[in-house]
Amino acid sequence: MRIDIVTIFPDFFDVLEVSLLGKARSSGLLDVRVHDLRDWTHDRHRTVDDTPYGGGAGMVMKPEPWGEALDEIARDAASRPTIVFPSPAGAVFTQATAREFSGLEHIVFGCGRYEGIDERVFDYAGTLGDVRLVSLGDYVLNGGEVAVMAMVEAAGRLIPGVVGNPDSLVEESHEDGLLEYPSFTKPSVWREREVPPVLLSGNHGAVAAWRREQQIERTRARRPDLLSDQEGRA
Ligand SMILES: Nc1ccc2ncsc2c1
Repeated sequence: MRIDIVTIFPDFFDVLEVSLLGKARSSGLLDVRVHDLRDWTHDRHRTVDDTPYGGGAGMVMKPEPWGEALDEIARDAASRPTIVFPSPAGAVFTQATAREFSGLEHIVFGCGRYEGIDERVFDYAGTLGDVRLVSLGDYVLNGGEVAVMAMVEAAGRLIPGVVGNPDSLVEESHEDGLLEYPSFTKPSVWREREVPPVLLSGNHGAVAAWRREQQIERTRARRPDLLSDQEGRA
């Protein structure tokens, strides 16, 4: 998978050089290219924003640098990319979205700042790729960079070969529509707290049943909305 990230804070993504995603990049599983939007400005101050038409507080990102950046990236692409803009006004990113993204050939992430990007950029981007406005949840950040980092990690770790043991991806929260069961390791007693005896029983059937019940109990308590989704599928 190729990932292009367009941002006015390219250094923000230096962290993608380390840990699992760093290894995936050096092994060629992941090709991540970070671009400074200001490289597509032509004035002395490398201006990327201006005041909003219609008035209002804050600044809006100018369309021209975005148009030139997306043109250059799309021109260099081997296939029609998916172009993702994090936005509080977007569709919610879920584990299903992460799995969908992990199967794509090429994703271009556009990180907005200020009050957002001139709306015409999303329309123009549609001539170059499949555009998706995506939200991490019902809260607002100062820009798209944190959201892109989360999405790159969530999707990148699902690419075959990135995580050492693919079995560890199966029993995770949200993979089966429920929250994951609790995990324990040695010692069997820690500060007077015991590991649930069923986990020490060696009875794999009983362990599986207990874990499933824990998933349902936790989901009912913390995310009843997920349970109704499950019932809706029943
Ligand atoms: N451009 C921008 C600004 C705020 C924000 N919050 C969540 S995603 C996002 C994207």
